[in-house]
Amino acid sequence: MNSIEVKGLSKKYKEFQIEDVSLTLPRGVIMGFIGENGAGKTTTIKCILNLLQNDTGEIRLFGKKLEEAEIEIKEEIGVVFDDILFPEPLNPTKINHFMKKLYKNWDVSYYFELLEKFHVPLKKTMKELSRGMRMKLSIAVALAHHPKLLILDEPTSGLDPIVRDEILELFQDFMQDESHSILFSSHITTDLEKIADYITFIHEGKIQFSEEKDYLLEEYAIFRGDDQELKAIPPTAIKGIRRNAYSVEALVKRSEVNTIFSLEKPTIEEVMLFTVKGGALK
Ligand SMILES: Nc1ncnc2c1ncn2[C@@H]1O[C@H](COP(=O)(O)OP(=O)(O)OP(=O)(O)O)[C@@H](O)[C@H]1O
Repeated sequence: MNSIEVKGLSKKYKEFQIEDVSLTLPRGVIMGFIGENGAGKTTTIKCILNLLQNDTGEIRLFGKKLEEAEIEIKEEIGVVFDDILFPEPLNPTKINHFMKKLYKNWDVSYYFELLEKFHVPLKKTMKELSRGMRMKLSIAVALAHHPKLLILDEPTSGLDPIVRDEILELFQDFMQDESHSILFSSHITTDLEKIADYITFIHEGKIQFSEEKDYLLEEYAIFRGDDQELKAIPPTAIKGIRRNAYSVEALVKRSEVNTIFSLEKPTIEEVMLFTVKGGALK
């Protein structure tokens, strides 16, 4: 069964819209959701959680529409947004009292275990905690009711590399249970490269691709050379081009390029940049 199914989702603001967004997150999978600032990631996530009313489209979580069983479904989801979600005077201890009443499966000892692991002070208020500490607190809150699905909007932004690594490990531990899954939006594509199984890329409100990460990194390659050499590559194989004074780089489909060219493995960031800035988008 799929954890998330989104079909034909549209939401229009005055000056921006997400259009015909579809994505499927199977159980047991981590999906990285990437896109530039303002591409529509948070809007999509808020529609999935019914925090925003969509104009068109169908959204199912664990096979059910949220409005069919909202309380039951939300028990199974842990959510992290990149802005503060608790009132400023609250501290982690008071948040525990509050969350205990909200979730049937709230696990007090696991919550405090996570806070200790992350070195989050229990008595500092939201206002007094640093951005990184607030983020770690949000992650502890998201995990402490033992959800099956995590929906994370930029969960590692503002965190130092050591803490980011700890958190990625925690997400990997969470995935030891095969029925679990994660939708993870991030600008830090290296984090996604480490842990994501699928990558979904949104640009100007439209999904550009939603593919298995390994397929993307094997199917696409970077050509580096000059214009003369580039002419020998079939135009259909070229997905994006970037030129500088002395050389040219192209994102190409490996399977369509003659093997005499030495091609390099791309990063997710390169696939994204070439797609947006290298002219691959129509
Ligand atoms: N409540 C709103 N009313 C009008 N426009 C909005 C509203 N919320 C977001 N937008 C616009 O929708 C667009 C997409 O915003 P969104 O937050 O979904 O992008 P994002 O991909 O999450 O960006 P970021 O990576 O910067 O967080 C932006 O142009 C934003 O200004």
